[in-house]
Amino acid sequence: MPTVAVVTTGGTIASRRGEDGVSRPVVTGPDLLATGAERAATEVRVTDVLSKDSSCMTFADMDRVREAIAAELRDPTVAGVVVLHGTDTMEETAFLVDLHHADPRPVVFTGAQRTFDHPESDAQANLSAALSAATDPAMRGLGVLISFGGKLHPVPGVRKADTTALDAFRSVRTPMHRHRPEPLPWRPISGVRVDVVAIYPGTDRVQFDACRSTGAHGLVLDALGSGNANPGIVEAVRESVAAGVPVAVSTRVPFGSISPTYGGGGGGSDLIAAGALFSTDLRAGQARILLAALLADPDQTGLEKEFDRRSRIEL
Ligand SMILES: NC(=O)C[C@H](N)C(=O)O
Repeated sequence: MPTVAVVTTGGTIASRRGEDGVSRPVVTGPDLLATGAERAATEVRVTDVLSKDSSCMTFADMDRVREAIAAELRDPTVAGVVVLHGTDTMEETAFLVDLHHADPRPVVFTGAQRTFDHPESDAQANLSAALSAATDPAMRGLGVLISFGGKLHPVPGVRKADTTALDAFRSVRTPMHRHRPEPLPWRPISGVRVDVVAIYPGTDRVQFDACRSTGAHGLVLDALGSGNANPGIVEAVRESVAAGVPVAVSTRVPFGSISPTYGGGGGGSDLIAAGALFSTDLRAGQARILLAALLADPDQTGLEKEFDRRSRIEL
């Protein structure tokens, strides 16, 4: 019987709804795994790592989750790992793990939109599907996956796209068999600070400058359209890059690639001329994790090239 290591972190899948109508992550792994028919065919070993709503995740928490997964994979009897995680930041933690995942065995993240004690909870169905994926030989070598609402997503380019739908996640692109760059050597990202700056009509530099003056090591612009801002932000980017604080451009638009095609003083091409990096496919949440992972390396000579390469989803 294959063994699956289950790592729990909290989230709605591990939450109960109190009489005040508020959901809190109070269910532990053994309770989560107490029911479910497929358990008979799989040996499950549970480790509770965190008990948090994923909106409260820090980089230190994400490092802990990654290290817990790596510890499970050091056991050769483990066929795969399932990670139970809140949906709000699943795309970030899963992407951090994927960047460093150097093992053919599947690591499958899942969670739920409805609490564990909801009469029509999606928790058990999602857990069952994730356990099946973790033991499926066809999933080997695909990196980290999100299994949710009956769909399987490769992690780069995936994001939570619906606050309530049971299939909450959408991918910028959906190939299961895509080119995976070689894994990055593991370096914790706690201690690295990368901030996201929202761009909207009339954005001034106040947020950008506040992030810099309070110690950000890198910045991500959640920019407009295919990666555009305005002349004031372009100037702020120029100063930041010159001072050694890299700035990556992503977009608030959910789908399509991000490219520096517009000029006019504040467009993507002006941002590139000011020294910005372009996140070809990743949206701000995952671009932030990529930049943090690259900044965690004290040798930053290849940072621009690596950011460019790893922000693309290649088929
Ligand atoms: N559906 C969920 O899991 C949402 C919850 N706020 C979380 O991310 O932990």
